[in-house]
Amino acid sequence: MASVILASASPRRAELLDQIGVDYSVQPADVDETPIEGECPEDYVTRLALGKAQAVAVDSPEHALVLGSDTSVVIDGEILGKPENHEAAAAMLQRLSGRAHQVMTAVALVHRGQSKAVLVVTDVEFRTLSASEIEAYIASGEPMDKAGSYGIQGLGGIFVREIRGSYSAVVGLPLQETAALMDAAGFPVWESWPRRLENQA
Ligand SMILES: Cc1cn([C@H]2C[C@H](O)[C@@H](COP(=O)(O)OP(=O)(O)OP(=O)(O)O)O2)c(=O)[nH]c1=O
Repeated sequence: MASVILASASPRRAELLDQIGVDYSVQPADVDETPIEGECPEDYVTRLALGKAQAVAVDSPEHALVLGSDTSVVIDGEILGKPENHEAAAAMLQRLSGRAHQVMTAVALVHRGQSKAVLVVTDVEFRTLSASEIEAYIASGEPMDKAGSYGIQGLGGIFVREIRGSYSAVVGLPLQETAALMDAAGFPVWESWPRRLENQA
């Protein structure tokens, strides 16, 4: 197996890579996440996923597989990133309450100077949220490092009425598409499964 580098500081992305049995090292990317004026959400998340992977690939061995990803919540065509403070988190959650939105996640792979990215769009519908539960949710601390101020995999799971698309993409890394990118680069994820089982025995 080639060495895999996860260009991310997100603990969720690391857990998702663990889930599919990939051995990797972590090297967070430092990129400017400011949207370009007039840029649509699809282009924004794809650009950032590529930017994160490419920023880390520059200082990595050429044979490494470098993975970068970006997740944004989109409602009425507007990008909701991570909240800057409690007020911003409350405003985002009020906006999402009782409505459908999209979660856009792009994953990018850089290998031997070649970059590829895939965009995954998932529809998520929230039930109506009360002011007290929004307050309690913010007090839990969970919203603060998450796009759209919620985590479907955590306490925020009780807000979600319906999801159409990729659950893992909402959490931060689309597993099917990540494995497909690795497969296309010549490194099918499943090839390392027998070795992992041996190591566990
Ligand atoms: C919508 C949603 C987002 N998130 C998280 C995933 C991402 O970590 C975060 C979106 O922020 P990102 O900017 O995509 O990622 P990050 O800053 O956490 O990490 P890095 O840029 O180093 O890769 O929101 C959840 O954990 N659950 C959810 O349900």
